[in-house]
Amino acid sequence: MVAPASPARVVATRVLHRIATEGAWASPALDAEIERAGLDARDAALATEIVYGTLRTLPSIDRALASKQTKKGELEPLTRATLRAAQYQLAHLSGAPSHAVVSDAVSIVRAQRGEGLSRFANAVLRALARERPSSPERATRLEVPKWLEGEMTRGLGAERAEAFLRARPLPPPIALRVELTRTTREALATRIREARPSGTVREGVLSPRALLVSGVGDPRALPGWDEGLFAVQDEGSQVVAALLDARAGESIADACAGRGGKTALLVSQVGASGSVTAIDLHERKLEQIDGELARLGLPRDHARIEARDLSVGVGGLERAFDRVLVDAPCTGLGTIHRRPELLLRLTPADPARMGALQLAIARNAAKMVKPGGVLAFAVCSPTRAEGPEVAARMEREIPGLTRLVDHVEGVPLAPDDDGVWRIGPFGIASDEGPDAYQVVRFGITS
Ligand SMILES: C[S@@+](CC[C@H](N)C(=O)[O-])C[C@H]1O[C@@H](n2cnc3c(N)ncnc32)[C@H](O)[C@@H]1O
Repeated sequence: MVAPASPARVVATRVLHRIATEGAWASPALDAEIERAGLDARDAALATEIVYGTLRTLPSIDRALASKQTKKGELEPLTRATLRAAQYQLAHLSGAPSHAVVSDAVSIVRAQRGEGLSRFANAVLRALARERPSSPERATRLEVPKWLEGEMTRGLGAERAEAFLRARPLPPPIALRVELTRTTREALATRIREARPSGTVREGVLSPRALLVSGVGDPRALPGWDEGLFAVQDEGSQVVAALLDARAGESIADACAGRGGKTALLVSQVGASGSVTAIDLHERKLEQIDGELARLGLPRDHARIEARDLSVGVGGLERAFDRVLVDAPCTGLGTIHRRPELLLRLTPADPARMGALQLAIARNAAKMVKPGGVLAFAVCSPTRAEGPEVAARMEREIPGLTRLVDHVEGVPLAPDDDGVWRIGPFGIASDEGPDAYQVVRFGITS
């Protein structure tokens, strides 16, 4: 009688398989599979570690697997997911005994794909277990394919690229955006510390609205959530919205607003005398904005939504806004620590492909800005093809557009000499830090 595989390993393997074959996203797939299997907190943490750890170190895992495969060619997907998860544990998790890792992997493959593939998995993993380091260590760096390593260095320079790729803790802290019209950061921090004495609560250094919380459980169960005193938003994303520098009473367009991650902050900044129009290709996303504004107790009368394809045109909205934020669709490469599954999907052609779409959208968005107004172009990616190269073409090809290299009240950062604000874990002592973004601010003269 063979003992069943550990439920954490079964869940991790299933999630890695779904990511590779169904295009599933790691975070919701893990939540769903952990619940389906009824894992306790310890097993849930192990499954999460295996999934993210495997995705964050995939190039060396696949090299190791390839070195032990005598038959070349594509591996059967479930077998490949199982082998990847097992090799991650052998290479990086000191608490996992080799015999348990190997026998669990073999029994997962046998149960789901039969005897033949389980024998193959056994041979590969035994060979890898023999070469296992005596004290496996957690990875210190996110591993990315060669082309991407080149893109990162070209976009950020060697030092910042290294800072960006440095390993981050799992789970990462959750960033809260405090609604400063209703409370202070200090007051909310005190309430959360009192309610969750074993957690940690820190102030973000890049956004004056950010609190970074760890070990506090579901943020929606924290004090202040039901009262609408905060939202969940990455600290870098808070800085992006702040860089539009919206003022009380202004009319703003949040172009590419999605579910309104930045809309609420803009509504809060312009107040009841201003207005915000959230625009996106997908009405379904925009429909979520009103509920979030209501939860945060923000004025909703002057917040509108508008579904349209901004790469096609802005008919009827010409010169309608004091400021326009273009939070453009992009590769999302700045979020790869939180979403390492992107590394399985992106190709070397993607940054330039997304850059072309961004330029089409930005060209039209510029038409919506009143003379004397401001356009902020933002992407959550550090590549040149999506940031500075799009900005350079915007400046060359859109009449009346001038790059602003200025200071923005309340943002303790500065743009680089090329006018690009590069936001990320740069110059931050801790190993945490936000995702990576690029923002370019333009003034419109005509
Ligand atoms: C980076 S996301 C926006 C995130 C959002 N601003 C937030 O803070 O949560 C980019 C958005 O652009 C939208 N989008 C993509 N192509 C578009 C187009 N041609 N016209 C308008 N919106 C588009 C996508 O639906 C997506 O919501």
